[in-house]
Amino acid sequence: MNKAALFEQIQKKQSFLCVGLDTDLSKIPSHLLVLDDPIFEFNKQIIDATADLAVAYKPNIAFYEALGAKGWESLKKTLDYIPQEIFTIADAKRGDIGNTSGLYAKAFFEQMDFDSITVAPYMGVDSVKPFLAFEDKWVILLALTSNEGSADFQLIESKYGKPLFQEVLEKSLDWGNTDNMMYVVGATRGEKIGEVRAIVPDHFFLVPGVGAQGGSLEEVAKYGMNASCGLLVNSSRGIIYASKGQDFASAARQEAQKLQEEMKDLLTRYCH
Ligand SMILES: O=c1ccn([C@@H]2O[C@H](COP(=O)(O)O)[C@@H](O)[C@H]2O)c(=O)[nH]1
Repeated sequence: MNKAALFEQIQKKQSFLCVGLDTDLSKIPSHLLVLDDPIFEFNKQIIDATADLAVAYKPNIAFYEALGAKGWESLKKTLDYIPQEIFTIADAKRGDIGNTSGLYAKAFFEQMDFDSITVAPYMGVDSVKPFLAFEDKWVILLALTSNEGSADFQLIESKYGKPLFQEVLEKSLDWGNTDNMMYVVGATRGEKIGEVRAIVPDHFFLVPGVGAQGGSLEEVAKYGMNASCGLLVNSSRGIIYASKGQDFASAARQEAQKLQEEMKDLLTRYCH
């Protein structure tokens, strides 16, 4: 899926919502635990309940690989269940020397048919380029993350007098293009989103941190939206764990719908 097709989905659904599938056996409703694959059953019901409201799904790979082979199986079944027109993100935060990155890319783009993968920029261009060699696939590069510890490195001043996240953005600009690179920018850094947008005016951002982490959707849109929307805003726990009961899927839908309604309004106000 390219940038134009993604924007088309956003316009059609009046939504830039990414539902995070951070599915944890200790948090899902207990009535599912007797089933053969509770993780997949939970995801399936969440997808059924939210697919008309979401333009992307983001399974965080840690939640699946922590369960070993069975977790990978649940992940693959989940990925295959997501409707074709919905953008998929492997939140895996990979990146290594070139030949190893190439194999990570094969794992997520060939063994599994994800549209995109999150990649850490720390090891530089040769650790990122192997992911970009895959046609119609995206790299989502960590730029300014939502956690408190992001200040430890991402906000320190480089020898050129700029914060490190700014160096990452500027340096990586010509590694890919607006049809195969996005950036992770945390919603908890509302005041900085405008700074990031000024450096990369046309790229999409994946924005985690609304919901459970308390980031403001209004601020994200105000400072980060561009003429093609340019935003995929993720919420994981705030949607998928809205209820621990039999009604978990309808409760998830309600939370997703609240965000979608706000997004519809924000698109009218800021997407031009
Ligand atoms: O900067 C980042 C990068 C990734 N994440 C991931 O996004 C989700 C957020 O989950 P919530 O439950 O909505 O807080 C999770 O998978 C993180 O690992 C992030 O939060 N911040």
